[in-house]
Amino acid sequence: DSVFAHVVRAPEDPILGVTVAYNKDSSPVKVNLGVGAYRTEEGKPLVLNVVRRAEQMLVNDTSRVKEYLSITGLADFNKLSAKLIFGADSPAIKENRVTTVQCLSGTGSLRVGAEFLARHYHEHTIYIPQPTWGNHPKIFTLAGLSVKYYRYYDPATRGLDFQGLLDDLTAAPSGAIVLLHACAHNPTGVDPTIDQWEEIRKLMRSKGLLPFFDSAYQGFASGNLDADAQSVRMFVADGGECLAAQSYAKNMGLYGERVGALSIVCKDSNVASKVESQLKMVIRPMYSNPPIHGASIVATILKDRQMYDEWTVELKAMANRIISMRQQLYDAMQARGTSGDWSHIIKQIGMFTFTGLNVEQVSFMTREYHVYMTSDGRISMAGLSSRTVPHLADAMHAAVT
Ligand SMILES: Cc1[nH+]cc(COP(=O)(O)O)c(/C=N/[C@@H](CC(=O)O)C(=O)O)c1O
Repeated sequence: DSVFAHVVRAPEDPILGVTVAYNKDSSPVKVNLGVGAYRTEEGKPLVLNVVRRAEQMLVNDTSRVKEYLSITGLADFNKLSAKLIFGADSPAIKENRVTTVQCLSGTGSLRVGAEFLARHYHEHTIYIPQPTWGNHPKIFTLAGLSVKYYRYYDPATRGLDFQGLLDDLTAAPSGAIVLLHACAHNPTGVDPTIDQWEEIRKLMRSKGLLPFFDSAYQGFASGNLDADAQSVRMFVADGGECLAAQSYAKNMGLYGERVGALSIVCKDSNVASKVESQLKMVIRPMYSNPPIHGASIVATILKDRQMYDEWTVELKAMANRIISMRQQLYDAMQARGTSGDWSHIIKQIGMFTFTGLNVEQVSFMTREYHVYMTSDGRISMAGLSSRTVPHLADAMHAAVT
């Protein structure tokens, strides 16, 4: 028999597996609120107009070839990505202290950064928020780091457990790595205020904790690209070092193109170039060099002022639709007089609402109402439309009544 006969069947992924279950359901009222992927009011995936235009320009440019990119990826994509997250006026960029490598979307950027740290950074402990994106602990563990948690979400207030966060980071060994969601924390939708970010920054710098930012929703939280990068820019402004993983999956709708970047901000340009040389040693045996198409779309848009502005308009429209879904769901819960305080639906930001529904209530909603969501009670607001809000509100009302 097969040499793989002993292989144990693995469970479906807690997030992507929800889509697998949704696709198998033949119910006409089913709704997928699992994976964080934007859907229009008609419930369809969205390709931004500016992306279509950029692709048309690429196709029409017959001088373009399909040669390998360098190990670090498309050079102008890397420069433009650094500018996008750190700001056009970033001192770190001006002083050439940033190295940026194109990676396979946010996940690939996190993994390459983690592999680099496991090989070249003295502290192998990484503190990640409790709760966090389900893939984080697996990425860091498989890269050879040891994962610990810092308190982040307070179920009682459905807000930030700020004191718990400070206490846990204070107790962390100096030099430990700390993963920070740049904005729109997944799954809670709860972010520190600017003042709280400043306190976190001071504490982390005083203990030499190494910030590793995960920026998967820049522009999605507030609709403003600069506002959503404030946390990252505060740290970079103090002259310290940090890592930042960027994804264009959500904010440019390039999910399947796998477009992202890892940046490492260093003390000086000589260190930055040595770091880049070692990042290449991580990437080459992993996937050799990144895909050309998605990065070309992003570079085409970011380097053209008019296309960049068009992108910000479409991005704001996506953010606004999600915010209107929050208001509609909140109003629907109020209209039903559903017991409990549902104001967190409109207070939380970004793509997700952390409802506070438990595993049993979630499976009830899936079984009886064909509502698909992750078992931690997270719902992707981007998967909702005015048409499906009443159905979801009915399901939530029934689940808690
Ligand atoms: C915080 C965070 N970081 C990184 C990623 C990875 O995105 P990438 O497609 O590799 O650029 C995601 C994706 N989150 C959604 C999709 C998924 O789970 O893959 C989600 O939470 O539904 C995140 O939510």
